[in-house]
Amino acid sequence: MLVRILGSSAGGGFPQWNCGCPNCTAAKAGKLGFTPRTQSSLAVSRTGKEWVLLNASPDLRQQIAAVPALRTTPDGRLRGSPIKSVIVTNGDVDHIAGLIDLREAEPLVVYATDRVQSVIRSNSIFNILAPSLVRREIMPLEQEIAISGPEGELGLKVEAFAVPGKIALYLEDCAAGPEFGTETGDTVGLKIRDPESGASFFYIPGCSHLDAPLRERLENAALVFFDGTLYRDTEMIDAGLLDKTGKRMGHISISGPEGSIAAFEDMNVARKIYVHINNSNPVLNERSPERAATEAAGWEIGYDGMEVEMNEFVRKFEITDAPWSQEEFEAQIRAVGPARYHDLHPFHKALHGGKMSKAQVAAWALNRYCYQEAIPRKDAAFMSRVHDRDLRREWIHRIHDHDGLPPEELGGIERWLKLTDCLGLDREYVMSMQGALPATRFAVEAYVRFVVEQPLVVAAASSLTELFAPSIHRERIAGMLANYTFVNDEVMAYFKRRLSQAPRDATFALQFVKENARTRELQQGCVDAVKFKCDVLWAQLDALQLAYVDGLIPPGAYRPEGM
Ligand SMILES: O=C(O)c1cc(C(=O)O)c2c(n1)C(=O)C(=O)c1cc(C(=O)O)[nH]c1-2
Repeated sequence: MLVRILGSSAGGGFPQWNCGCPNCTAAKAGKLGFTPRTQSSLAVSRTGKEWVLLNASPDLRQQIAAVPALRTTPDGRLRGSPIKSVIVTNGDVDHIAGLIDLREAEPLVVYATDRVQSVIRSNSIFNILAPSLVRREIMPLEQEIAISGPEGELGLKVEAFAVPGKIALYLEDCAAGPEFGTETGDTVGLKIRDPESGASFFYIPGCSHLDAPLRERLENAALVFFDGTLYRDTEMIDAGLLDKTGKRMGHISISGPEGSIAAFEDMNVARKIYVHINNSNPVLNERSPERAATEAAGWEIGYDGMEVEMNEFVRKFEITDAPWSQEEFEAQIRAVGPARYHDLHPFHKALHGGKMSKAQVAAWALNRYCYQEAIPRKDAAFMSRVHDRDLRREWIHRIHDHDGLPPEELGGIERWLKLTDCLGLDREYVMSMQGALPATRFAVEAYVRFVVEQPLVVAAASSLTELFAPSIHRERIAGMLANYTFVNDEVMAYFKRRLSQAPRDATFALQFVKENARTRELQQGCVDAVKFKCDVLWAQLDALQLAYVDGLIPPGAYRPEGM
């Protein structure tokens, strides 16, 4: 399926014939960076031979003339057109006036909602499209139908759906209240789908705000052409052009807290292109800060002649970018544990199985202290990036769990030092971390840095190895109590406490990650973060194995007597 923007500007075009605003003046003077644009219309084709117009603008004659695929008479016939049908999204002059350019006894099908068909019907000038040749089809709402030309189906489907908007300007009824007589179906958006490839896109040239049903509909879309009429709600008033806000005209603005950039920010839409751009919009100045900000927010500014080959694009999108369902995402995270968690490491198997000397257990506890010491720093680093008070309030208890909150809570670090005490290690020496293996220190600092540098949700995901921790803690408590005379209940207090803390933390983090990793890229980043974290844990055990089982103790590291 091929989509082409015929006209990317709003009513009036760019430059507008009677406008002397800085944008129009620059465009009229042919200044670089102010590309002229015709009025709002798209063309779609599955084959490249037969075309469907989405809206028929007053510039249609010029738009057809500019595109060989639209202006060529098929099969060398004397009369005929590749344009087989037209779908209109509302009764605006800039969307229906061009129907008149399609006269000259050419068969055609015109699709519009009941409301818009009645507008066309009541304007007798459109009868120039002879009813015997030009079929007018009522387009239902919320129901996908096949798009046909005069000779049959064109291989594409359309679903029209009402969007928040306003009745056409020339039909406004000032006596009819604040909505000027607007009814459902006065403005619609379109979803066009190619059933053969499965590719689809949305076309919404007019929309006053993104309500919940519309958000839901657009979530995970491959491509959305969207209302880019104004940059600021008051921009026409500010420029002295017209005494109306964007809202009053039925158009959402690009910028601002209620604007479309903000509304789409947390949505998964692969490609977002503004169309229906008014001449007052500063994004039409290609060197403006507003243009740069819009592009930096991931939006493209549509232009006349812009083409998207949907099938190629969608195939790529589907392979790499379609997000997993929450269940699949969770399953991907959980699958990391059985493959890579450090309960599989031979050092742990020996430690829990009673195969280690007291000196080897001491070496493990001394090194593992570095991990304990880094965890609250890691959580503080995470919190420094969180703007949400509720999230900080939840996360801070992780720091309290480790650092303690005297007098009630001793803290995990203190409990860990009880273990190193009992193993005969000097507290000062343990806490100095002077005797720790270099690889231990590198690994734990890599974890802290990871949390500083990665996207916030990916940083949170790195703690999810804790999903796998309770079983290793249980195995450790039972194994060490059974196998080592120098270990008792008090010394195992750290792990006993983690049995309740870890599931609470992991459950919260998993929910947070599932809700906030909304693109496939972020989801993959989260799964990779859990793998990275397994590597952090595994590397520490490799280093212990090499030093204290194989006997290759690095210079400066803790060296028990007799080793
Ligand atoms: O003994 C273990 O096997 C183990 C593993 C992990 C882990 O999976 O990261 C943690 C802990 N213990 C632990 O006690 C702990 O407090 C902890 C915090 C975190 C974290 O990433 O925020 N992991 C772990």
